[in-house]
Amino acid sequence: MRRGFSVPNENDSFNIRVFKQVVPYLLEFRTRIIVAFGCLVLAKLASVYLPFVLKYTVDTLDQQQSVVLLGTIGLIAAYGVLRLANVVLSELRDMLFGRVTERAMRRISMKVFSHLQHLDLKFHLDRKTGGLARDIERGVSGISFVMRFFVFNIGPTLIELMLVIGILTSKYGAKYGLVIAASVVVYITFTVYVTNWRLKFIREANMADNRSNTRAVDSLLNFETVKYFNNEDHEIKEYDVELAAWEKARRKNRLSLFALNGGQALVIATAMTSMLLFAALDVEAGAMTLGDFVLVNAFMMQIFMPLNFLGFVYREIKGSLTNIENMFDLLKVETSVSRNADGKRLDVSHGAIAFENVTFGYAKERTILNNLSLNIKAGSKVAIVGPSGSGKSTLTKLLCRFYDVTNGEIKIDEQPISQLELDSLRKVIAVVPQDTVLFNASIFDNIHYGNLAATKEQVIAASEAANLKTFVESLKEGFDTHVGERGLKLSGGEKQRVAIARALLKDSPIMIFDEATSALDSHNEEAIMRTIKQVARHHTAIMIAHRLSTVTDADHIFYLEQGQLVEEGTHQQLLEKNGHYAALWRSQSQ
Ligand SMILES: Nc1ncnc2c1ncn2[C@@H]1O[C@H](COP(=O)(O)OP(=O)(O)OP(=O)(O)O)[C@@H](O)[C@H]1O
Repeated sequence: MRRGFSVPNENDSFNIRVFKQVVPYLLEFRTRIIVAFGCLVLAKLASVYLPFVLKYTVDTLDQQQSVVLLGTIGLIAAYGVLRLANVVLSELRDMLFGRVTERAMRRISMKVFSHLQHLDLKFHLDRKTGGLARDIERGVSGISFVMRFFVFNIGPTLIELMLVIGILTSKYGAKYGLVIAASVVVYITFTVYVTNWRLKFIREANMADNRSNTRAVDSLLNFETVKYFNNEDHEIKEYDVELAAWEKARRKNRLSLFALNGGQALVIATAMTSMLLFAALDVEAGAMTLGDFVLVNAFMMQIFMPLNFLGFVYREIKGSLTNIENMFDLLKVETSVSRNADGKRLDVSHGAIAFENVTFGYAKERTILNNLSLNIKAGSKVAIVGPSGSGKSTLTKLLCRFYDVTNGEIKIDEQPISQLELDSLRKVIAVVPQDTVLFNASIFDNIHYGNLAATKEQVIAASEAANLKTFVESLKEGFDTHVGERGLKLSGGEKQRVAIARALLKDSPIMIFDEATSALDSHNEEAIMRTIKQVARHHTAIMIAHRLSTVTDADHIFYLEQGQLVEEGTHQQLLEKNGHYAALWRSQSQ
């Protein structure tokens, strides 16, 4: 898969704020930075001195006297040594500074990643994970690029430029300095202007690239659907439409690059020709030696070569600064659910849960739970039932404080959860979610994730309780079998049992099973229900279910409709009431 290149926005600008944010991360290795700059200065001195050695060599050769031959050899040797020193010092500088950049990249990645880990569910649901990962990746490589090119390319090139203009002006007259200064100004203005003009072509190509990528990924992810409907040819055709757009955009992009490179070459060629013409005239007039002519030529090569990269560097640095800023913007996102780091830690003695007049909506304009109150006794096994979309899973999310309620209060053992330290709250609740998603790791690791301190024996025990034993034994690699991306190599029921084992291993005082047996066959379901029954003896267990037959033995059943509690009682009491629950029971029994 091709990877898109970074494209700056229209309103990008060299942003000093970005530098300010990066600098603190660089200061860990102050000595390294100083030594790296030392190497940079020495390398530049060597490169500025090189044309002089060339000049003296040519001049001594020009004099053609035998006594000077030894001097010539010495000069040629000095030329070699200076070149070598220049390269070695530059490499040394890169090596020293590389460590500084890598450490800064690591620290920044860690900071952003840990910030993202602590952001609320809403943020993660609203963002595309792929885009988020790209933001970090682009931001971090942006830092590396800016460090490399701004600190060691643009900055030193500008310094060298000043030095050369100064040397040429003082040695040979203002016209040399002026030609270089004027051509550099024209070159930079032209580059900046044309690069900005080109951005739209680059953006177009990049967007076409993203579209074709998205199309290909979407198609490959849905390979089963494609095959069920015999739509391979349709997919190929659609992909080609996107590729054709990409090809067209790249053509425009290439033509604009040709215009940029052509214009730059014209400026450089004009400057070099006029400089050499001035120098040739000065040699003829006796104001310059042949060596001076060579020196002027060597200086120009030295100055204009790095300028050749300027268009690329300018565009990339602009893009990098935007990417770095986007990444740092992630750090500014605040979670809407406070972690209450200094709050009281939840002390669960029994595990009684109370929803008191809870009102909640994911969005302001749509209320999901409406002034809902319900009490779950400590140590009881309760069921929450009701039509799809009535708000059953939402109760779980609110209990775990993935969201805060709009009104009302949720309490565990009389302690309002909104005031508790968040980690201590989530520690006492184990959830088997409605949709099981597994890590792309082994079955063992996926179960072990429930309690990272658990022993191997405990993991095996949990998997046995979740009726996974026979399945795992049938696999060649047993517990070490990898489950594939999002657990796709397991069947729905197997995935669900891994999730149950994981929650059992966590062994929290409050256990929530959200449609935990929906993907299981009746044999497995019976086994899991026996386990849940056992678990419920020592825990407060909440079962969310569609199939009422799985919850008939619950101590208490809550029937929800449109975010409101409409009935509650035991299975028998609710049947006698002959209301919503009884109607549902009858329809399911039929
Ligand atoms: N993250 C979300 N953002 C916006 N709306 C949501 C979100 N999650 C759920 N909803 C909406 O909230 C309502 C209640 O959802 P919830 O998952 O609690 O229902 P449920 O009773 O568990 O349904 P089911 O039995 O189908 O699982 C639904 O209408 C759903 O569309």
